[in-house]
Amino acid sequence: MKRYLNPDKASWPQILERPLFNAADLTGKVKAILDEIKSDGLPAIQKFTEQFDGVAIREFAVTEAEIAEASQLVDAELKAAIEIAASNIQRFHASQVTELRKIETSPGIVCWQKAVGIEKVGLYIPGGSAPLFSTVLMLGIPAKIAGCSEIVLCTPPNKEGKIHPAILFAAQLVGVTKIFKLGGVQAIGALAYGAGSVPKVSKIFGPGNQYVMAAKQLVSIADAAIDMPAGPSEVAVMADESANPAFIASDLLSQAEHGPDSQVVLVCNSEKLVDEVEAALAKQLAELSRMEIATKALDHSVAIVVNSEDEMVEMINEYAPEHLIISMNKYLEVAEKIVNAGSIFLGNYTPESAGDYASGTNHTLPTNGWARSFSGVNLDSFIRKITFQEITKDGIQNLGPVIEKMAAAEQLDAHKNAVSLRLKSLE
Ligand SMILES: NC(=O)c1ccc[n+]([C@@H]2O[C@H](COP(=O)([O-])OP(=O)(O)OC[C@H]3O[C@@H](n4cnc5c(N)ncnc54)[C@H](O)[C@@H]3O)[C@@H](O)[C@H]2O)c1
Ligand SMILES: N[C@H](CO)Cc1c[nH]c[nH+]1
Ligand SMILES: [Zn+2]
Repeated sequence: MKRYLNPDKASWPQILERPLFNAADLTGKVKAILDEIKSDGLPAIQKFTEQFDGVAIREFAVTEAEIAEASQLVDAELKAAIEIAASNIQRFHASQVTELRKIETSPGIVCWQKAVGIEKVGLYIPGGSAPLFSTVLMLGIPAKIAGCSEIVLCTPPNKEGKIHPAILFAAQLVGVTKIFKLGGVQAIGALAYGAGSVPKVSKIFGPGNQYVMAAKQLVSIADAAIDMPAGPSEVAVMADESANPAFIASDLLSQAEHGPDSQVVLVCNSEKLVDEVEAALAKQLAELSRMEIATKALDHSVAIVVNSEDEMVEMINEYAPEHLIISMNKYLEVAEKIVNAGSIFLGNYTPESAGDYASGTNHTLPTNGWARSFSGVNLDSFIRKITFQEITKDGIQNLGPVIEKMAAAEQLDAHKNAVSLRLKSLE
């Protein structure tokens, strides 16, 4: 990790820069793949799956037999853990159902909203370097609560053309309706345009690497809505003397191990703490199976010592991390001042892994600074709220003149006339 001591504010944007990749090249490359999928459909997704996943697949749909076989391959303890996590995620997302009341805005004018689940949704489950079956729970559970009728899941196949059994088990548990062994840009293109047996959906959800994230952003221009840009994982830790250096190191590594393009950030008030965290990192890193990946992520990660708590808060709000852990004495007070973050973890006994798997909150979150403008996935992501209004004869007589006045001022005579005709009919 690069270390900065009380850096000048003007240098913050540069210090907090996410790992660079050639954005122009990436967009062009991803767009070329998407264009081919749009025009050629099935042959294009077959070709790109061979090229990027190294496996030749003719039919991408997962069969009932494959799902049944997978269930046998997941051990009972893992199944039980998945079920407990699913129950917490279900409880938290079910609590997001809001009561939508009818409101009489003025006499005779009643307005209300109805929440309607998006009919066809596509869930992308990352699988390039680790089979993230936890993401199936994070996306499938709110989709089901929202009442989405078609829930289509895509995830990359391995070299044998198979999907990790825990992904299939979780998909069946949450009620996914169709599953395809299809990953990367190919999956996003197929879900956005329809290709082979993959149906076109109205909205695509889920995290992924930079190719997946770019593909989602590109298809969202004209072909399918998306949840948000959710790319390479990040965590920032704010720490003071109450923090435990070994815990901090473990949290930083938990996100560094996701991919070489992950970034982790430590913001604290003492250089001694940075030394202790560095020592703990070295020790824990040596024992990680994904040591190489985590080491690459740490190469472009930063530890920053600042002068005051206010500066810590300001820096985090500027960075807008996907995850923020606050390991500080007054963590609740500090958390109140955070306005830009995807998900916040409070105190020394709340590791980010809890939210990644099982506490109940959603782990599909905005990265790369998008927490300034997007929420993470939640129940509302799967819902549209349709508004209704009903106006009585008294109501139109009361409000009609207001509408007429405003329509005339906007020089929209037909709008005014739609009211005037009704008022005349009541004379
Ligand atoms: N933000 C979040 O909420 C969140 C949650 C979980 C995971 N993540 C992130 O998701 C990512 C998962 O990445 P992953 O790679 O393991 O899995 P992935 O499923 O996102 O991507 C794998 C696919 O990328 C495609 N690909 C690989 N190299 C390519 C190339 N050169 N050109 C075009 N396509 C290519 C392949 O088709 C492959 O199937 C990680 O970065 C992780 O940090 C983010
Ligand atoms: N940390 C990831 C979100 O950035 C989610 C995840 C899934 N599995 C483990 N972690
Ligand atoms: Zn994680």
